[in-house]
Amino acid sequence: MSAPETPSAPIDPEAWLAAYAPSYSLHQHKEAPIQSCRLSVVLNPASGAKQGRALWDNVGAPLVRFSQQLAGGDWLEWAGDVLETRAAGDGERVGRDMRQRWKSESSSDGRREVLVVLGGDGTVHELLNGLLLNEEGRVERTKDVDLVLIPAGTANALYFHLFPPEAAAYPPSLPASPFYSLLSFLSRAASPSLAASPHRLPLPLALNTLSRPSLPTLRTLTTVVSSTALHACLLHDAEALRASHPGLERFKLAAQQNASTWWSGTLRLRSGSQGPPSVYDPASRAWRALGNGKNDVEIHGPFAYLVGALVSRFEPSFVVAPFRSPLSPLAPGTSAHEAATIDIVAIRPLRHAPTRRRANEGGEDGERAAREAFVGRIWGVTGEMYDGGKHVDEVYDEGEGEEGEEGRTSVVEVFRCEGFEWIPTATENLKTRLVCLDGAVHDLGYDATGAALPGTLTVEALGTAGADAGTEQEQEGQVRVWA
Ligand SMILES: Nc1ncnc2c1ncn2[C@@H]1O[C@H](COP(=O)(O)OP(=O)(O)OP(=O)(O)O)[C@@H](O)[C@H]1O
Repeated sequence: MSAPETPSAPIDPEAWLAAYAPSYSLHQHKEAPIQSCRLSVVLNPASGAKQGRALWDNVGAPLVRFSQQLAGGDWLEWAGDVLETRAAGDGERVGRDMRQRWKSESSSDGRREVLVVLGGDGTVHELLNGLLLNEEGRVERTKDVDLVLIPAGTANALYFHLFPPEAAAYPPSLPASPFYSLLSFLSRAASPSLAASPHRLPLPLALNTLSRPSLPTLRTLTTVVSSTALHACLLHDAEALRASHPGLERFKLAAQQNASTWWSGTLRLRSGSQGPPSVYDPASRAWRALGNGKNDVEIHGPFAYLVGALVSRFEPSFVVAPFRSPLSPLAPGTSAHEAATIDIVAIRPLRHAPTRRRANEGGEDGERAAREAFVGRIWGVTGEMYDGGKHVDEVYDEGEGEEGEEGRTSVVEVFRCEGFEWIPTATENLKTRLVCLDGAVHDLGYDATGAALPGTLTVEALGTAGADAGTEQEQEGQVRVWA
């Protein structure tokens, strides 16, 4: 997939819209605006290929000004200012400053806050943590906020989850492709009939709690992924390759360094308010309930792969959790009545009988040989993730799966639940303890004396109570994204 070239000079909005985005009309403002909006623009100048500034100055800002000019009124307040993040981690400060400002303002002005973000997933992650988590690490919702995303990062998982490149409506190589969220907002937000459209979606969010021996508990919000095992370790190693390999290839190199490792530990799936966790069954292509609905369900390692995903993909065409996609018939609902969920994608090598035999029978050498031999499977699954997410339907051949499950043992397990806990078997080896939260890698810690409780990661999908997309009875303080 090749990204479109960023214009080197400001566009003529009318000609550009006619040529590249004819299905988006910015002439909706003849109707009385439903609610005026105040735009804040946050830009990470260092993310991805450092195109954020050019994307905004040459396309985003001209489109916003054109929309303001067409409306002839003040539905969209933006004076031309852009908040740039100044250093690594600075997005959190920008979000925090915004939260403090909104808290101190009178809430009766009736404006909707709209936040345009030019950056990658890391920038969105930092901003939301500053915006929604208070000093005690508790979620504190101040005002409704609408996000408009302009992908200026490397992976841009959240953006491409909302605008899947394989969907006919969102061709990825058109000059308009980084602006689908902005165009959706500009063409619909001012019109009473269109603002209640399903294009303003509740943002998927999860609250992660890291309980670590000898360190304070850490709480972080995620919008993309909470992972451990291969994914967390490859993210850890990829960071060291950022300077030499600025593009996506650094993730592939880092994956090779970790593919033959297995991670021991227990995955505890929470039984939620709306029922037990479920597992995807490739035979029926449907979810099957796990457990009795009262107790949590424990899944024991070793794991070769273990991610909790809120979105369908981690790169434009790397579809790890296809049932999260808005295009999937198994997509989670966005209604306020449904509990928020997270999908877990796991590979447990010992479900494969030949691997199990080799690992159990040959001592240390046998286990090493089993791990080496299983690497081919990992690449097979990875290839299917890049091929639209076919891995979820892959089963082992007759005689190669779990006992009593002839021909039905899936290579990959997909669970859906309202929350989960990861309790690794921690050792002095750092990689046994790493977790990745939206790209940021954390150490769950290790107490060699064995006196402290082991480090754990607890992940809770956050609901959007009262946030039925587009209804009138919306609760204050919800985050939605224009799609
Ligand atoms: N002015 C700056 N100078 C250096 N780093 C910055 C600056 N502003 C923000 N950052 C950092 O840039 C990092 C990368 O941002 P981000 O994650 O959005 O982009 P990315 O990694 O290229 O894309 P993606 O997360 O979509 O793969 C973040 O860790 C952020 O803290």
